[in-house]
Amino acid sequence: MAPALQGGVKPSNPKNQARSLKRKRGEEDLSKLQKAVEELDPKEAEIKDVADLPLSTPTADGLEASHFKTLTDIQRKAIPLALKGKDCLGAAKTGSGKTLAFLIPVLENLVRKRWTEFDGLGALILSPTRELAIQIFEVLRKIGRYHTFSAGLVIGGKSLNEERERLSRMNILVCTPGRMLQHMDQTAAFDVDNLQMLVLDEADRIMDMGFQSTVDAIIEHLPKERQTMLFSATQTKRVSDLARLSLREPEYISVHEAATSATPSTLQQHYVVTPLHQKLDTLWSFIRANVKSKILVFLSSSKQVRFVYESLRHLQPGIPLLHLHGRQKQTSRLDVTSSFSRAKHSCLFATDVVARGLDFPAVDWVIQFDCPEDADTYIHRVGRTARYERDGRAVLFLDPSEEEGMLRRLEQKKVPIEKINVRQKKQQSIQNQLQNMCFKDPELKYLGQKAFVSYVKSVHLQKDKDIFHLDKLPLEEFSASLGLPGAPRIKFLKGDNAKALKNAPRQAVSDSEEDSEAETKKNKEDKKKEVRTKYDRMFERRNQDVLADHYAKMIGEGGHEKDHEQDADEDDDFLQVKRRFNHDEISDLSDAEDNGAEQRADKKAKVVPIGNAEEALVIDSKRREKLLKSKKKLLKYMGKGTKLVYDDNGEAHEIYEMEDEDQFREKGPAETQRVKFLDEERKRVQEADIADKQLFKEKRREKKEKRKAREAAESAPYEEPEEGEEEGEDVEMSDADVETEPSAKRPKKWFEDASEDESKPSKRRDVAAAHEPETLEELEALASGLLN
Ligand SMILES: Nc1ncnc2c1ncn2[C@@H]1O[C@H](COP(=O)(O)OP(=O)(O)OP(=O)(O)O)[C@@H](O)[C@H]1O
Repeated sequence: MAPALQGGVKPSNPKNQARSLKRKRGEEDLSKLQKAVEELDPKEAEIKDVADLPLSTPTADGLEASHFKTLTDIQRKAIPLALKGKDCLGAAKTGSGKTLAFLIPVLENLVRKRWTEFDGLGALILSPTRELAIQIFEVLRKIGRYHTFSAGLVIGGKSLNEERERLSRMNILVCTPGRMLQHMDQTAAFDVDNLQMLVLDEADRIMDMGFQSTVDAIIEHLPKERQTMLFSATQTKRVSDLARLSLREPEYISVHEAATSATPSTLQQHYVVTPLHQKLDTLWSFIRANVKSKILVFLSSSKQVRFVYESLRHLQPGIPLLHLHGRQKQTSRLDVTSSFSRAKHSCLFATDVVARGLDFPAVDWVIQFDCPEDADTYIHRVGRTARYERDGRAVLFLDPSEEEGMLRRLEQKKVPIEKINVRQKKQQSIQNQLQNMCFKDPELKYLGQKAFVSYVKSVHLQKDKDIFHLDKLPLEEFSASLGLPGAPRIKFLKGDNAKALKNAPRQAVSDSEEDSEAETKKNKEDKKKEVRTKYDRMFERRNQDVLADHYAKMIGEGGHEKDHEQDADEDDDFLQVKRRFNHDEISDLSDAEDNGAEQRADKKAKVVPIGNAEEALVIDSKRREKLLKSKKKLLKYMGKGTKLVYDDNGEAHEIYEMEDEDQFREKGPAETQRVKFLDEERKRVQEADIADKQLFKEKRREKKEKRKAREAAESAPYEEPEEGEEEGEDVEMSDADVETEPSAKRPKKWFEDASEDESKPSKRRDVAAAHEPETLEELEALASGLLN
C-alpha cells in the first residue's frame, strides 16, 4: 500500500522506500551479527555445525548450497577466533578442512566491516603454487556465491597488463607470492593500504627459504594493522617467522597435536625397499597390478617425471597416464589437474608441485617413487589421499641406503609406517624394453639422460645426509635400468665414469666453464680407451646426427629447443646446476614450485663468483655471449655507475675532482655530506618515479579513450556522434570515476554465479553464469569480465 501524503510533501517513490527499508534491515542484521561475534567465547562455545556460528545470511546460504553442514575440528576451533579478528596459526592434518577455516572468516570479517567494491582490497590469500591458488579460488567462489564482493586470481601465466586492469577493484585476491609482488612493485593503481586480512595457506612452505625474500617484500607493502592467519599441515611456531609477519599475540590452534600420528587415521602407510636400479621395474609392476585405481606418483624432478611418463606411456600399462610439473605451460597444468580430478582410474606422475594442499577427489594410492627431502614433504605428499574421512593408501619406495635415515625421520614426526615386500613372482622387468625404446627413439634416450643427471644432482644436493648417500647408490646399474647405454658423466662428481663415482667421496659443485671444457677434452680421450658396449656401437652407427644435436644441447654449444614445455633454461646447462626462482627477476612462480632439492640447486648456482667487470666480460662460450646480450644480466656484471661532470674544455671528471679540498671541508664531515647527498638523490628519484607513474596513468587513460572512440566510430559508422561522446561519456570508467560516480557503472560480481547452486534459484544476471568456468582463462575472464 502507498504511504499517505504528509503535510503536502511529495511521497518518495515506493521503490526508494523499499530500498531504504531493506538497507535499514540490513544494518540491523549486521549490528546483531557484530554483537553475536563479540559475545562469542571461542573457548567455551559448543560449536559443532555451521549453524552454530554467527554468520551472515549470504555465507550461511553459500555453505548450505555447497553441502557443508558439520564443521571439522580445525574449523570449530579456528573460525570463532578468526571471526573475532585474532591472528591465528592453524595446524591440522592434511585433508582436514583448513581452507574453509580461513575462507569463512575472510568473507565474514569483510561483511561486518561493511566492505564494498569501492573499499578496494580487503583480503589477500597467498598460496605457494598456482594449482592450490586456483583451488582456493574455486572454493571461495562456491561458498561466496551470494556475496557481492569481487574476487580475483593472480597467479601469472597471463600478461601483466590484463591483470592490472582489474586488480584495483578487487576485494579479495588469491595469489602466488611472486606475481603479487610484481604487481605491488609495478602497478601504480594497485592500492593495498586498506588491507584488513592476510592469509598464508601452506604457511611453512611460503615462509621457507624459497619464498622468503618475496614474502618479506610483500609484507613491506602491507599495512601493519591487519589480521594475519597462517595455516598448514606441518607448521612450526618459528619465532622468527612470526616476527617477520608482525603477528599480534597469535592464537596457536593445533587440533592434532596430541594425536599419536601426524597423518590421518584412515591412511595406511607402507614402504618397500627397492634398490635404485629396480625402482622403475617395481613401479611398472605396481601400476600393472592396480590399473583399476587412481594413483598419484611423486618424483623428485620435472625431468624424472617426463622420462618416466614418456617411457611408461610407450609401454601401455592399461591405465590412462598423466604428468604434471612446474615447467609445463599453465594451460596444460590446469588441464592435467582437472583431468586427474575427474578421472576414476588414472595414474599421475608429478613433482612436489602437487604435494601441498591439492584436493584431488578419491585418490586410492600415493606412491613416492623418489624419497622426499624430509618428513614434512612426506606428510604433505601422502596427504593427497585419505582426505576428509576417506580411506587411502601410501607406499614409499626406498633404496636400501635411505631406509634407516628416512625411517628415523618419520618416527620423529609421528608417522606410522610399515614395511612390505614386493611379491617377486609379480615383479616384471622392463629394462630390455626401455633399452630398445631408447635405442629407437633418441628423444627418449635424451630424456633418460636428463632424468639420470637431475636425479643424481638432487641426491647430491639433499640437505639431510643421514638419509641421502650418493656414494652408496649403484649409478651404473641405475642408468642401465633407464635404458641408457651408460651412465652420463656428471661434472660435479668429477669421476671418469659412473662406476668410479660409486666409490668416490662426494664432491663439491663446481661451476666454471673452463673446468668443463677441460673435462670434455679429457672425457674424449678416455672414451677412446673405454670398452664399447653393443648399444654404444649401435648408437654411433645409426643416430650420430641426432645424438650430436642432443649432446650439443646438453653441453650448451648450440642446438635448438624442440621442447614445447617451458624448459628453456635447462638444456644448455648440462654441466652446471641450474639457477631458477629469483625474486629480483620476479619470474613466474612455476619454477619455484618444483621440489626443494631443485630449488636448493638453483640457489647454490646463483652464487656466480664474478670479481670484476673485466673478468665478467670475457666471452668464452656461446652461452655467456647470449647471457651478455641480455641488458638486464649485463647490468649485473657492469657494477655501479659513476657520476661524471664535464669541465669547460669538455673533459669528464669525477665530482670530487672539480672541488678544492678546503671548500669540501667547509661543508662539514665527509660522512654527513655523503648521507645528505644520498638523501637528496633518493628524494629526487622518488619524485621522478611519482611523476613517471602519473605520466603513465595519463597516457593509459588517453589511449583507452582513443580506443573507445575508435571502436564507437567503427561500430556506428553512419551515426553522427552525439555531443559529449567524444569527451568519453561512453568510455569505460577509470578508477577515479568509480570513486566519484558510484552509481554510473557498478561492477558486477562473479560471486553471483550460482551455476553450482543445487538448492537455490540462480540470482545471476551475467551471461557467464550459463557456462561453468573450467579453464584458468575462463575463471580469470569471468572475474575480469564482470568488472567491465
Ligand atoms: N565441514 C566440512 N564438511 C564436509 N567436507 C568438508 C568440510 N570441510 C572440508 N571438507 C572437504 O574436505 C576436503 C579437504 O579440505 P581442505 O582441502 O580444506 O583440506 P586441508 O586441511 O586444507 O588439506 P591440506 O593440508 O592437504 O591442504 C575437501 O574436499 C573439502 O571439500
